Amino acid sequence: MSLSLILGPGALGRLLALRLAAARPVALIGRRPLPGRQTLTTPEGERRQATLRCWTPTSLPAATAREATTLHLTTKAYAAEAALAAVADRLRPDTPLVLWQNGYATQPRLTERWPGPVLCATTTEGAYLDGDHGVVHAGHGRTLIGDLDGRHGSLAERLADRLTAAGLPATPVADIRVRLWHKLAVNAAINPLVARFGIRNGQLRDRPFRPMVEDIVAEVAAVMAAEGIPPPEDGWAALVWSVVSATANNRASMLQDVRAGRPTEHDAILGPLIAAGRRHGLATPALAALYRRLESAP
Ligand SMILES: NC(=O)C1=CN([C@@H]2O[C@H](COP(=O)(O)OP(=O)(O)OC[C@H]3O[C@@H](n4cnc5c(N)ncnc54)[C@H](OP(=O)(O)O)[C@@H]3O)[C@@H](O)[C@H]2O)C=CC1
Ligand SMILES: CC(C)(CO)C(=O)C(=O)O
Repeated sequence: MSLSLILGPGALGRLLALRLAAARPVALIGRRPLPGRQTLTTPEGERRQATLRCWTPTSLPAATAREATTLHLTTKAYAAEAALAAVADRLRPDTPLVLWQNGYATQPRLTERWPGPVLCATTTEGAYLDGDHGVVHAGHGRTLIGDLDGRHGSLAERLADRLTAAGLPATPVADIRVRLWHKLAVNAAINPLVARFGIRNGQLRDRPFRPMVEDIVAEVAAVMAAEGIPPPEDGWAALVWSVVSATANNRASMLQDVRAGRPTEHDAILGPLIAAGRRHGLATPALAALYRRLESAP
């Protein structure tokens, strides 16, 4: 029987664990011990309980790690590589990884370094933690899954089928790099500004924020064109404003991180755009100013 390891038992990790556990063995690996009895609250308000095996990187038995047929890496982007390094010595080198981070930092680096298959997933599912004992699946979304090398299409198909059967509709895609950059563009235009000004997403439509979004979208569009990322059908501005409207009442994840005094994922979201701008000789002053501000945030 296959075993899925979930490394990073936060909101997304526990959502995956509790959904997948209905059909297959799943174990959670976190920095601190967690209660095995976990509750999933579904978007429809149903409460489902499951007992999961929970390990820390030091307590994870080598035999369990070797049994793993998939490792889902569900930490924040800035923690992903260190988290994997803490268990990598016990995994089989051909264990498939699924990377769930926002941005585009972990994905190219681990694709290059990890000897086994590396899949990347991007999702619009929404989840938040309910203390140490559970997770709330706040809203249904969709997941896209694929690999940057284009060599693991059938594995992406199998994983997408498994996620879909577990109640997390997923589609295998051949252009996950483009999909990740599209999500990154949206996150770059929304998250740093709402985090800086402490506003809900919808307030970006109003002054004084609207021109700030427009400046960022212009920089993002230039970088994407230079990087060869095809624009969305109706253009970058339309994509960003449609997400702003669809999530108008949201307090974006970066705003929540800033308010909770946690590190933000700015490096994984703004960093690749600024680096690509530099490579192509494009100035990105609005993106760089937001990056500097988040970098120096307490
Ligand atoms: N939540 C959501 O709805 C969505 C999240 N995402 C993306 O998914 C990723 C995860 O987000 P989310 O689940 O919300 O984040 P959380 O902060 O809720 O979860 C991250 C988890 O990783 C754990 N962790 C950190 N370092 C390590 C380590 N070295 N070893 C093991 N575990 C570790 C944290 O533990 P500790 O509690 O000890 O800090 C925490 O449990 C992010 O990139 C996010 O952008 C994307 C779409 C939706
Ligand atoms: C799309 C957006 C900005 C929705 O809030 C998001 O992905 C986030 O909060 O990180």
